[in-house]
Amino acid sequence: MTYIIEARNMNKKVMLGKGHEIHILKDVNLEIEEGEFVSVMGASGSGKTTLLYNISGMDRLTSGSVKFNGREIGSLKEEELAKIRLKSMGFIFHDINLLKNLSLIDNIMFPALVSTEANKNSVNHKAKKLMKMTGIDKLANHNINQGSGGQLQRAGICRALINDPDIIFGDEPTGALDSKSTEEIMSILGEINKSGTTIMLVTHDVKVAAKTERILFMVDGNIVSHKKMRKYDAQQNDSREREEDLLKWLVENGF
Ligand SMILES: Nc1ncnc2c1ncn2[C@@H]1O[C@H](COP(=O)(O)OP(=O)(O)OP(=O)(O)O)[C@@H](O)[C@H]1O
Repeated sequence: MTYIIEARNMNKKVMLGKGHEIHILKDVNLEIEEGEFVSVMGASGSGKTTLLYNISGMDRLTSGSVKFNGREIGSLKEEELAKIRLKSMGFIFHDINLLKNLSLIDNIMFPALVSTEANKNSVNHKAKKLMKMTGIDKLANHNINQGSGGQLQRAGICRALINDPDIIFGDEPTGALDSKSTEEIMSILGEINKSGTTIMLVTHDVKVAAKTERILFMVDGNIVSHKKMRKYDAQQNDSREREEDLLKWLVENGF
């Protein structure tokens, strides 16, 4: 078994004013296998986003260890870490964060063009391919205020994929979308995962988590439980059963 993420005794504390410290992650251990599709659930304030930020090197732990592809990220200089985040990790957020003065395709190409000696033509070709795969190829030269939330999130996914990351991290990637767009985005993420990319999402949405294959449940800075499910396959038509099964498990866990 090969782990893309191996995290041990993760602790995150922050100081809030004089002498008032909050302990957000409490000795959290987590492994994620290469190719897994994992989601993180838990009540608001349980530490889901903090977990994602610390695993992806967007934030630094107070103590503990996170290995990404076998490399300890806590000991890396900021510059090296930024390079890993840019080349080997993709990020999708609920507020998408596209740049206003660039067209959709330029937004998608941006992480590839800043990363290296990349050839602009081949990046452009790849961006078009990704836009086709996510069904937004006709919007390439559109401004970002000309796209719907679902279309912009597809562009966000293309941008996350432009450097062929090993893992995609999503913080409520469907949080601002209606249920139809949520279904479509999850189906795209499912296909990306099937092609080998590991995915880790933070979500409050049972319909989203039910399409992943392992759900982590957080309470007060700890992962208290994991639920394994079969990899989702839209052909099986069993979304309803998966959601009910997950909901039952969440209720048993006090959600
Ligand atoms: N930089 C910070 N300074 C102070 N408190 C913080 C900081 N980051 C997180 N917290 C607190 O830590 C706790 C966990 O936050 P986090 O955002 O990780 O939770 P969450 O489970 O993702 O919540 P939500 O579902 O509401 O997004 C919360 O009580 C939050 O207020």
